Amino acid sequence: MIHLQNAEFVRSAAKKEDFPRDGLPQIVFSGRSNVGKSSVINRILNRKNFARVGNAPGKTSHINYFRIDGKFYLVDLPGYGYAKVSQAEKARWARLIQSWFDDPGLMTLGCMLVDARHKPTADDCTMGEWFKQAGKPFVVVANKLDKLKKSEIEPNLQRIRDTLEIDADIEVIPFSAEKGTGRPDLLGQISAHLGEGLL
Ligand SMILES: Nc1nc2c(ncn2[C@@H]2O[C@H](COP(=O)(O)OP(=O)(O)OP(=O)(O)O)[C@@H](O)[C@H]2O)c(=O)[nH]1
Ligand SMILES: [Mg+2]
Repeated sequence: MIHLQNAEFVRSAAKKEDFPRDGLPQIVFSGRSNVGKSSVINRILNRKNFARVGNAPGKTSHINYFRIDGKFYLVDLPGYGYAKVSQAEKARWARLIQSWFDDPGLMTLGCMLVDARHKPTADDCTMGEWFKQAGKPFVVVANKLDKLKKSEIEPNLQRIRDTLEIDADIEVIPFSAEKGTGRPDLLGQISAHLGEGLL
């Protein structure tokens, strides 16, 4: 059994030499700036401000590694698609993420975050292609569900699936980092891919 309360910040990686390669499974979170990657990690751990949640979008510019109970990593990728970021910064981001995806054996499970309210952007679709091409299991997490009316939920989830061209066998998890909706589903996926229970 893995104890989620035993969580520690390990490092902020700015280049590929900084990625841990100790063989521990890595569960990665990717998505647009401000979509709620850090908030989802906090919700998984049921901690208030463990992974830093920013008011200013585009704050997380490095890859943040958190080790859970000495058994696996939660990996918080920097967000993309923030308009106010310079071209040079975007290029740096792309190189950093590309080097993470290109490194074989890092990713155990991908969690691709999108905003449940909106149609996925062109950048989201590019990210989706990276996940598909990585050949590793991944799930889509439709965050900020609390901001939807009940009647909007099903059509929005379908639009996400259609726009990202997600196969039927890939799960799209309705999620709210704010309320905790979808936490059992996401924990179930993580646990299944770790082959161990989470407590
Ligand atoms: N209503 C609502 N707000 C949320 C939810 N998840 C995150 N937020 C808010 O969205 C904002 C961005 O959240 P972050 O977790 O910092 O987003 P991020 O994806 O880590 O952003 P970057 O690190 O800049 O890429 C914060 O103000 C959060 O409080 C959610 O499920 N519901
Ligand atoms: Mg963040």
